[in-house]
Amino acid sequence: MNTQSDSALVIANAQKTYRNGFTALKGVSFDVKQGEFFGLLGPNGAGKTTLISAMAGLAHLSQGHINIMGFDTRKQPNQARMSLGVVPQELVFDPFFTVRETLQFQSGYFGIRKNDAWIDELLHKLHLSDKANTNTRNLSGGMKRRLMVGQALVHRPPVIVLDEPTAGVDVELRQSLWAFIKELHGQGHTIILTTHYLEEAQSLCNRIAMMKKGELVALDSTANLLRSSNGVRIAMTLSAALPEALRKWQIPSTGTEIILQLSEYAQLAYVLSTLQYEYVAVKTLNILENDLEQVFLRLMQDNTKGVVTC
Ligand SMILES: Nc1ncnc2c1ncn2[C@@H]1O[C@H](COP(=O)(O)OP(=O)(O)OP(=O)(O)O)[C@@H](O)[C@H]1O
Repeated sequence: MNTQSDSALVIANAQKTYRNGFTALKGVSFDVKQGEFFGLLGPNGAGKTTLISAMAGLAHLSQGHINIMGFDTRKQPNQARMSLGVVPQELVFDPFFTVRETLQFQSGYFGIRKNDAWIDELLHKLHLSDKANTNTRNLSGGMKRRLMVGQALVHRPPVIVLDEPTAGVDVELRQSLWAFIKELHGQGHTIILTTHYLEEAQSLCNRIAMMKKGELVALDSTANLLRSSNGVRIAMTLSAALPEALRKWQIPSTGTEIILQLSEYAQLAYVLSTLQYEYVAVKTLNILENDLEQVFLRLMQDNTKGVVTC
C-alpha cells in the first residue's frame, strides 16, 4: 500500500472500448479520499458499471489505471481485490446454496476460514438471521439485494462500492440498509455509491462525480453542486389559470401546484405584479430549495464539454 497517499481510490484516465468497438469510458479521472461518502451519478449508460467492473478487476481498461488503497488493480490485483467490496447491480447467486453457505463460500474465496462470528453479525445487521438456512432461490428480491451487501463485506474491505444498492428494496428496509452503511462509514470505511435516487445521494454523499456518455461532467462537494444550481423555483396555487405572460417560466409538476423556474429573485416581483394585474389571487406560495435533481438535469442537458467544479 502506498502510505504516502490518503486516497482510497484513484482513477487515472480510464478508457474502455468494448470488443464491439463501443467506447464506454472516454478518459475518466478522479480521486476518492479515505473516509469519504462519494456519489457516482449519471443516467443509464453513462459508464458507471463499466468503471466499477474495472475497479473490481472484472473488466480491463483499454487505457489508464486504477488504484485502490494504493494498490494497482492490474499490477497488484489480489491486494486491490482484498481492499474492495463491490455490491453489484445484478442479483446473481448460486441457487443451490443457503444464505449462510453463500457467505461462507465467499469468505473462502478471499482465503478467510473462520468467519462465522462476522457472518452472524452481517446477517443480523442485514435482517437476514432468520433466513440463514434458506436457499437463495427462495429469497425475495430485497433479501437477495441485502445478501449481496453481505457478500461484498465478508472480507471487511476498507473501500465499499454500492452499485444501486436500494433498487427493489422497500422503504423500511432501505432505511435499515442505509443505517448499516452509515455505521460502516462511521467506522472509517470509504463508501462509493451509485444510485438513481438523487435525494439519497444528496443526503448521504459529501462529494459527487457526475458522468455522461463515458465522460466526467461534474466533480465537487454536494454543497457546492447545490449552490451552483442557479435561479429560484417557486411553487404556487392560484385562484385562476397562470397568465400567459408567466407561462414561459412554468416547468412540469406532478402535483396541483404551479412551479415556476425563475433566473433570479428580482423576477418574483414581476410574477406577483402580473398576477395582481390579471386579478389572479395567490392562495399559497413557497420558495423551493435547490436539489440535486435540478443540478443533475441541468448538467445532463448541457452540451458544453468539460468538468464542472463549482
Ligand atoms: N459488454 C459490453 N459490450 C459492449 N457495450 C457494453 C458492454 N457493457 C456495457 N456496454 C455499453 O457501455 C455503456 C455504459 O454501460 P454501463 O453499464 O457502464 O452504464 P451505467 O452508467 O452503469 O448505466 P445504468 O445506470 O443503466 O446501470 C452502455 O452504452 C452499454 O450499452
